[in-house]
Amino acid sequence: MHVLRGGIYMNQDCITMEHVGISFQKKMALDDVNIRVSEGEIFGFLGPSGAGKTTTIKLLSAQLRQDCGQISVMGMEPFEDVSRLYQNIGILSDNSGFYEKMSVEENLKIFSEIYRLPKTRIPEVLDQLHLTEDGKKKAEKLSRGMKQRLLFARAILHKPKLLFLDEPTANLDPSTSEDVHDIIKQLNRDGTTVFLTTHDMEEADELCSRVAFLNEGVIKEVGVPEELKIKYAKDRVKILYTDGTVKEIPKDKTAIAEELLSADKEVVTIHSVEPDLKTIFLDLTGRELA
Ligand SMILES: Nc1ncnc2c1ncn2[C@@H]1O[C@H](COP(=O)(O)OP(=O)(O)OP(=O)(O)O)[C@@H](O)[C@H]1O
Repeated sequence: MHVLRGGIYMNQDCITMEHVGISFQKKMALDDVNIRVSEGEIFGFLGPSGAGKTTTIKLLSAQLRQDCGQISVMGMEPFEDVSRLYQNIGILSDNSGFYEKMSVEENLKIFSEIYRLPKTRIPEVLDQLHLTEDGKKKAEKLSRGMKQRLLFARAILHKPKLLFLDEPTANLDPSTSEDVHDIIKQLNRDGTTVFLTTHDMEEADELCSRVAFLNEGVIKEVGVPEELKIKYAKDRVKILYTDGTVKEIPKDKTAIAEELLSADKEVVTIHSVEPDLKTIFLDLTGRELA
């Protein structure tokens, strides 16, 4: 189902947060948070340590109650029907553990029984996450990347429509992170909406249809990565010459004409200078992300 918003057809809202706030010991952890996540998106929730990312996931998944504001997840308040909510969401976070002494299959079997899933589901998920050959291995014997895949397997076992991923590549090496990115993309192609927290801006740029910047509990900006880069583009252009030299000059007709006339070499490209998400975040908050 689609609705028209701002001239663009968008899928229905999967998550909405309106004026949401929560504080711990009188300190605001989230302050007037407003976001909408559409069905089928990979939505990136970006912020440095302590920004309020995990708190947001806890609010959206009925692990915490907000002090003020409204939250809707797939058309209902999280605490309205917690068992229905848990049939529809999957969570992968720091503290999602598994039984170290049990095999991969045994770990999944426990959750499969809780959700009353057909026996065919475990081999299906093992195959999806390239874990079939490791099914009999004890969890404690798995590499870090395999453990992460087991956590994914557990989180998606019951085919949730919405998946919360709390820093899914934190502490993983680049090649394992790439595997995780591929898994996320595949799940999303198969129809899963993904709410992803990260402080890795490149990860967000690669994966997310939209991102929100969160700093000290406050949303500073929300948008499509490419549009944000254009919005915050600096008033400068970069000229690449055939000899490989690059020159950055003001985005001004006269300046560009003078540069090209005086250069005495061929131009390959002229591009406006677009900041990356990391630079935009720094400009908006004065804070580095990593
Ligand atoms: N149960 C709690 N009791 C007291 N303070 C808390 C509690 N949970 C979170 N906080 C505080 O709320 C703020 C946001 O924490 P949160 O864990 O949501 O941040 P985060 O963005 O997920 O950080 P990180 O990337 O380090 O996990 C922090 O200042 C944190 O200390």
